[in-house]
Amino acid sequence: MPENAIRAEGLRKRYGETQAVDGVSFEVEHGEFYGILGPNGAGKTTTMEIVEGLREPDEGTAQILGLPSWPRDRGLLRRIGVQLQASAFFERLTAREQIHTFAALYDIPASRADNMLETVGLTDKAGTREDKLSGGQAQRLSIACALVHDPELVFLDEPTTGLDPQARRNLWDLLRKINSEGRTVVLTTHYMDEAETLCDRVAVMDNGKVLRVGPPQDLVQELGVSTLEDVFLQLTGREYRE
Ligand SMILES: Nc1ncnc2c1ncn2[C@@H]1O[C@H](COP(=O)(O)OP(=O)(O)OP(=O)(O)O)[C@@H](O)[C@H]1O
Repeated sequence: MPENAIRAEGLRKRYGETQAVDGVSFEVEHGEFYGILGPNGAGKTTTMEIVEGLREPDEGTAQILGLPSWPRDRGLLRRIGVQLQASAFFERLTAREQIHTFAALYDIPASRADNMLETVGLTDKAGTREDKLSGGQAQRLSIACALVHDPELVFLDEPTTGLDPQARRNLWDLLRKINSEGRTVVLTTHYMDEAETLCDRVAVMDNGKVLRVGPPQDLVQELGVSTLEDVFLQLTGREYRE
């Protein structure tokens, strides 16, 4: 097995005048729960998309599970799970039809798809059309779809944004379970408590650069502050609020 689940080196991506990603390097170990934090526009999503193989970097290289992210390796698609935004659902399908469609793409039995719906607590919404789900239900469905093929490495972009406190906690439990079963999880989040609770290590980004990487508690100690929120404020000079 290769040493790291993810290895990114010197990633750069520019959109017109905006240097969205400006020399990003980081590594994620197998089985790690890794968080990417940063204010709006820091370059988190672009970095994730490059690592996932959805975007070509202008410079630099990324490897996932020991294979290059770009050009896309079809063999990797089965081994990684990418949470798509709810807007990427197939139109007009019910929750059950959505996840059955994803399962069919991967030759996964329908029974496993139904189990995933159960795991994310959506069995009673199985017959509801995607546009009639609440924000939290749609988030959970998108996560279920990303996990249906039992990937080794899971990418989640702000998975709990817009959820009520109870739904967030349920999702945290699910993510902890996925991780404790040996899967590597990488997420971006706007919530410091979430990062502190879930992540083994976090990378704090701003202006397309990684400012600091470490376990949340180590960063708090190194900077001599009391919470990850303070770490964030000190490194970026900004509150972590939209
Ligand atoms: N497709 C695109 N075309 C042009 N500019 C883009 C594109 N995608 C991102 N950008 C710009 O690149 C910068 C980084 O965006 P990115 O979405 O990676 O940041 P982010 O940290 O994920 O932000 P957020 O927390 O708001 O999602 C921003 O200034 C954004 O406006």
